Amino acid sequence: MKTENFPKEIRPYIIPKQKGQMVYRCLGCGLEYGIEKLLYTCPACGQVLLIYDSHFDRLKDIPGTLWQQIFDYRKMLKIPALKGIYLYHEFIGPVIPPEAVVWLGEGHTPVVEANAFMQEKAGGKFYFKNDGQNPSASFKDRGMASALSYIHFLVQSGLVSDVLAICASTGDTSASAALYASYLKPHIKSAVLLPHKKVTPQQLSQPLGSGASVFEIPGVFDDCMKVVERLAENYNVALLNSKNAWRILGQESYSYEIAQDFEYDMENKVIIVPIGNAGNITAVMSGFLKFYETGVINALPKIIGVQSEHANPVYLYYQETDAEKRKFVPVTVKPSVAQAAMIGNPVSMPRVIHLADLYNQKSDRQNVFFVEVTEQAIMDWELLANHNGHIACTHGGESLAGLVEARKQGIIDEKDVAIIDSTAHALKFSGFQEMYFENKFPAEFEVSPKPELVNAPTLVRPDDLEKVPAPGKPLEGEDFEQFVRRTSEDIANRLDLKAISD
Ligand SMILES: N[C@@H](CCOP(=O)(O)O)C(=O)O
Repeated sequence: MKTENFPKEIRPYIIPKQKGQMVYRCLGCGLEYGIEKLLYTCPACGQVLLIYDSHFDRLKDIPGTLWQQIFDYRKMLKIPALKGIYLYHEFIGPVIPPEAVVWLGEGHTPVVEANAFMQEKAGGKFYFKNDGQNPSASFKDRGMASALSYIHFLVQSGLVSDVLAICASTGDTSASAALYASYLKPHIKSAVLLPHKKVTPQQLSQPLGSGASVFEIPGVFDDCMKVVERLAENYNVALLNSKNAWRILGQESYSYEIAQDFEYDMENKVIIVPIGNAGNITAVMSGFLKFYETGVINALPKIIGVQSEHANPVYLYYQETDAEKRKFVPVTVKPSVAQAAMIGNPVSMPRVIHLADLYNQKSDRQNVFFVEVTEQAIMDWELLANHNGHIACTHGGESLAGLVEARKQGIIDEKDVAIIDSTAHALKFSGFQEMYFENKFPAEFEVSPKPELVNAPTLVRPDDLEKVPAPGKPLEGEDFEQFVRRTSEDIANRLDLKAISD
């Protein structure tokens, strides 16, 4: 829709203006720093940062109901910069001018209601938000769109040139970083560090295909992350992991979209997210808090973070009920089908602690919970979901297993409606499905297949057929006719089909 056709009261707001004053704020000592250059940790105390708009309160001058209309009308615009996460420009990056925004199709992923069978199995109404339907097939694109739009802005402003963007990854971040960086060639190049053989072949193919420099190193993600942090401290590179607070801002869009998808009614809603490096749950809490403070939503939804037993440092931290006695201890991870979350020392842990406290305070009750699930449950729930019309990845399976666990523990009420995060596309992790179907999981995964979920292709080649087609060698005439007839009879037999009688 053209701007002149919007209602009069919306027109002044429909195209966002470059406004606000964004600063990095240290979660440790509270010092603030300007955003003219990239910072990842506080130069004074070394703690992680978050980015705040010092003029955020100006957003409260607009009533929440008007914000709702602004966002809903904005969805009708055909301006690329506002088609993705920057639909919520004022809440994500108000200082970024629309001409710096990089939009590759990310955001506004579908929210799909589970069918009746799945809802009965999982004990109530729930939806998947399919973040695997982002351009690089994971939620990381939300954060990358924000981080790369900011770097693009610095390039356009002449503050930086020839950026080398770098990240450590379990597969999704690297795919996304390489994709967005390649769009901004030649100003930005990318290099990604992956734990050798701990990334699926599909994920490995993504940064390779985008032309990034790909380095595989021994160990697990946590080892790669340390190397990347060292590189960022000592060389002129742009770190693209969620330690970079611009990533968090972009990932807040997940919360904004859920609010909009449910017409801003967040009463009795539960958001379930898997936790790896903990940037995602940080962003989800932060996003809902901002919408709540400005009256865009009427309540703060319950948030449940899920971890596998094989990579559970956040869950273990919150097992101590006395907040004073809690002490974060990194864990040594074990092989996990939720491989993207196989992280023992999440960089955003201080942000989670800070925001979970704030979230509970603003909710006037405990409203952030953490559960852990088995590897077996992750696989079983992922496959059951996908047998019922979904495209959940193993992390989507982890979220669903978390929903069931949370219901069992009474964290979720009967009237609650859950929205669960399927962070990536199922196809990225099809190797785990194959291992399940072929019963080939090494013992340390602790997964054995349930016969009712196993599937395998059947080769149909009737014994009595003398000739069959082959690539480049088609059959013709009677041979072809016989091939089609016998093969279809064989399939009809196997499927127990009854012939149509006329
Ligand atoms: N799961 C991640 C690990 C890195 O997370 P990030 O959000 O800090 O970049 C991945 O896909 O690499």
